[in-house]
Amino acid sequence: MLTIRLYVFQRKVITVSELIQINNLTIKANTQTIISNLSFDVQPNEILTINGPSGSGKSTVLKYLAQLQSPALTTSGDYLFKGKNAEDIDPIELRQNISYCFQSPTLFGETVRDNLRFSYDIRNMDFDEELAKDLLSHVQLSESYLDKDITTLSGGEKQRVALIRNVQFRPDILLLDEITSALDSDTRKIIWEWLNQYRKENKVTVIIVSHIKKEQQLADRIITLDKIGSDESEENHEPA
Ligand SMILES: Nc1ncnc2c1ncn2[C@@H]1O[C@H](COP(=O)(O)OP(=O)(O)OP(=O)(O)O)[C@@H](O)[C@H]1O
Repeated sequence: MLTIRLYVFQRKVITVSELIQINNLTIKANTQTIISNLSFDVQPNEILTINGPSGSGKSTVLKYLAQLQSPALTTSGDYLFKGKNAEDIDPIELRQNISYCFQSPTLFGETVRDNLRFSYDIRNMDFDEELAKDLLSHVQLSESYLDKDITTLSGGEKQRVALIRNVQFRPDILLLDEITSALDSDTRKIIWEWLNQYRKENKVTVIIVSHIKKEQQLADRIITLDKIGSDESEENHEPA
C-alpha cells in the first residue's frame, strides 16, 4: 500500500507596518555634520512634515529618502523601506516608489508633453493623454500646456508640471520639497485641496518640507530638525 505523507510547511508571514524606518542616520559633508543620529519612521498614508531652521538638513533628509543625495556626502545608519534595506533595492525601483519633487525642478525635452510622456516611455507604455490633461487641470493649467515649450514656463508653472510628472504613476511616497514656493496663495490652496484628495484616494504617503505654516499644519506628525552648531539668534524666515 502506498502511503502519501503530506508535509505542510507553515509560511512565516512578516508584516511590516512602517513604510520607512530610519535608525541613527548621520550625514556628513567632509568634516561638517549635517544630520546627526536621526531616527524616525514613516507610516502608510500619513502626512509627515519635516520642519527646522534654514540649513538644518530638511532637503538633505528628503533626498536621502529618495537616495538622491550628492555623492559628496557620506552617510551612516540604517534605512529600511518596507522592511528591506534600501541599499539592496534597485535605485530606479526605489525612485518609482519614493518620488522626490524639487523646489526648482529640472524639466527635460522640449515640451510639457515630453516631460509627462517620459515615464510612459521607460515603462514601454502608451502615453495617457487624457490623464495628463486631467492632471494639468488639477494644477490649474489648461490642456494647451501639453505642447508648451518648457523654456517659456514660469517658475510656478514648472513646479506644477514637475508635480504632476511625479504623481502620474502613483508612488507610495511623495516627497514634496517647497513645491509651492513660486505660487500665489489662491493657486497654492487649490493645489493642496487636490493633493489632499489625491493622496487619500490613492493611499499615497506624503512628506512635506515647507516654510509655509498652512502647509506644515496639514501634517499628522511633525519631525523637527535642529541646526547642528547653529547660532541660536539666527532668524527663521516664515511667510505668513
Ligand atoms: N552636497 C553637499 N555638499 C556640502 N554641503 C552640503 C551638501 N548638501 C547639503 N549641504 C549642506 O547641508 C546643510 C543642510 O542643507 P539643506 O539644504 O538640507 O538644508 P534645509 O534645512 O533644507 O535648508 P533650507 O530651509 O534653507 O532649504 C547646509 O549647510 C548645506 O550647505
